[in-house]
Amino acid sequence: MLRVAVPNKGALAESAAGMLREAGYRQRTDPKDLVCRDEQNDIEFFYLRPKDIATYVGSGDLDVGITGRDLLIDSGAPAEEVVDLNFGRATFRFAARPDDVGSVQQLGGHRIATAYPGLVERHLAELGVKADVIRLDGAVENAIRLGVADVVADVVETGATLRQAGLVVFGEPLLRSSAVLVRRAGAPGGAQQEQLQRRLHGVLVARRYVMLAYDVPAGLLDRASSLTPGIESPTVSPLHREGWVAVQAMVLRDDVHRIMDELYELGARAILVTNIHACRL
Ligand SMILES: Nc1ncnc2c1ncn2[C@@H]1O[C@H](COP(=O)(O)OP(=O)(O)OP(=O)(O)O)[C@@H](O)[C@H]1O
Ligand SMILES: O=P(O)(O)OC[C@H]1O[C@H](OP(=O)(O)OP(=O)(O)O)[C@H](O)[C@@H]1O
Ligand SMILES: [Mg+2]
Repeated sequence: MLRVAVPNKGALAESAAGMLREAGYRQRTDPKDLVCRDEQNDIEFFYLRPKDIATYVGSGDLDVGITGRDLLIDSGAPAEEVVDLNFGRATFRFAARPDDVGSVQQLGGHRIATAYPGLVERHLAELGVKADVIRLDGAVENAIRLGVADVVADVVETGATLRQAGLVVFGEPLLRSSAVLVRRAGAPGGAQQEQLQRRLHGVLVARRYVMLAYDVPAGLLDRASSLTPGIESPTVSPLHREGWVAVQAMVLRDDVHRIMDELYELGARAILVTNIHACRL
């Protein structure tokens, strides 16, 4: 039975469970449950603090887990990223008062408050900067107001928390993070793990692509196909109406309206878009 770690609460929990559900797995219905067995798929989910997930996976006690890239790096656990799950996107940044530290070159000798000391210390070592890292559990933006630190290093999603605290980011992001599937570094995958990865890829593709169908005069097929090449090649079927064909192809959701406009201008008609619920490519 494959043993999978899933965030039990926080920024990643709901999306992680939603993605697993979309991939056809049973998920807990009570948010207090800490384990959920899916006998049919021979898989067991353990709900854990996202900060601890890389530790459980790195030690080999659990096979794979969903956590944040920033949390994985912060943990220092021997675990590696296998799939970018494309949710929980955030940057990890330094911030300070606008009239204080304004570049990473000025960080030396300052106090940096963070809930991700492993990540920050590793980054400072790479920069060759010596600073004092102060480990806090959360609400780190307050550390400056309270005189505990001069700089914070934290997750920034919308930037609203920093703005409210009167802080501004400086320097390049230490990291661009998103939710990732992790496994023990170098561990062989195995058939069950590959199946999980294939299913998650299926969800990612189903979210990113839509199915486009349209009718077009046969003489315009080559030009229409170049607008909708699909993954391998578009499906073309004869229409009862002579001289016309029906075409089907997957297109990127973000491009679909531009492509529909261009197809219409070319002469295609009955252009329909449908969602893809699941797929294996
Ligand atoms: N707005 C956000 N706030 C915090 N973490 C976020 C946000 N958006 C994405 N993330 C990602 O979620 C992960 C942190 O999740 P976690 O559950 O530990 O934080 P949290 O939601 O702040 O929970 P808690 O405050 O209870 O510790 C990190 O990988 C982080 O990059
Ligand atoms: O850029 P934003 O959209 O404002 O989001 C980022 C903020 O959200 C998180 O804090 P959270 O509310 O989880 O509190 P915490 O600091 O106690 O974890 C994170 O630690 C940042 O402070
Ligand atoms: Mg938090």
